[in-house]
Amino acid sequence: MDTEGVLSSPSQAETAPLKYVQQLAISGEELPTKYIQKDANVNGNQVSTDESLSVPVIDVSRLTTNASIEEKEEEMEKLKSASNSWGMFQAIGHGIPQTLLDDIYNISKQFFDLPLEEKQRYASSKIDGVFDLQGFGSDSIKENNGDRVLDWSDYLNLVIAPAEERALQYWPGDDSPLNFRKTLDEYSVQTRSLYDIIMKAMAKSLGLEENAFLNQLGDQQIVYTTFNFYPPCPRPDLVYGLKAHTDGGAITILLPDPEVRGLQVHKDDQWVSVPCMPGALLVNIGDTLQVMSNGIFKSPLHRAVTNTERTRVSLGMFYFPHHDEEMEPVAALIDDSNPRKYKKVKVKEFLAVYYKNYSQGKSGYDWASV
Ligand SMILES: O=C(O)CCC(=O)C(=O)O
Ligand SMILES: [Fe+2]
Repeated sequence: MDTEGVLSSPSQAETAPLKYVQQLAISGEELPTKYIQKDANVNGNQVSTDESLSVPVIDVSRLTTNASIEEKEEEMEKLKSASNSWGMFQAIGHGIPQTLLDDIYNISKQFFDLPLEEKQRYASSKIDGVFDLQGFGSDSIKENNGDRVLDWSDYLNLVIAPAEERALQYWPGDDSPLNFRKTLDEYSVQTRSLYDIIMKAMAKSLGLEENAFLNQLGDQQIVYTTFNFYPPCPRPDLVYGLKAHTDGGAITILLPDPEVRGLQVHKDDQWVSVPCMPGALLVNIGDTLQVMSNGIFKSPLHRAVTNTERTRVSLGMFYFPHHDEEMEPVAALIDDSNPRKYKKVKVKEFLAVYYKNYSQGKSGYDWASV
């Protein structure tokens, strides 16, 4: 791909002051080389054009006690198949009111619309431990980003649970954006219930006791949220919003932008674009659940691409076992014909490897294979 004319020279890029992506997008200045993918062709022919290849849709209302036995069994079978083949599905019938989805989406947008000086009050700074990613930030602002190709996005990362782990200095108050904390609290309570329903149904779909995964995840699970902000980008063909990665937790519940596409998932050696489905929540399996399910459920590579016209916002809720726990395949899934695929690992060690690999688009679970 011809990149002439859009690249600033390396010397310029090296001396340029660090900037949030939003600033770069607004200034209209030359695209710094640090954002350019070596394997360009981001939106090119690797992306499937097969319209029948579409992320499965699961109706969560059919998994709950109100549904008939037949409905439940049918939906659970779909859930198992989606989790095994795609590692991702659109959840409808989830019971979270549309008004709450609208509110949390709007406060996400409002946060990124605040003047930079205000957002910088929550700028991430280095904290020791596994939670060193809290606060408002951007790839380019991080220290020691080395040779890594940078993502075209700014973010706000917050630990939500356990409550004592919240670093409130990174939380915007309730005055700006209006009701920020109140809305995030309400949304995290409702998504937590949805998480429980899905984790139980997933265990049951494999013939396990419904708490088989939740018990192993422990009662001190970490809930972590990321607000992603992807401004328009001058060269979507060369720049990713978020480079290919797998998520690390059990599952991720993502509220994708209801109007602007951008998420792609890797399936059968191709990238498949995930359509906007207003009102649905996207559920993505992470490395932890791939390990716990002994590889039956897949943690798929996925990425966010950019576009020249419209800003895109998404919000992910990630559920991790506490870093003092250990993780391994659920014992009932292992027998002579289904040998153990992953060894037992300390979550703390797993996370250290996961974050190191994340930036390179590698998945974290490979190292834990038996
Ligand atoms: O913005 C998206 O659609 C994807 C976000 C994502 O994959 C993540 O935050 O881990
Ligand atoms: Fe992700």
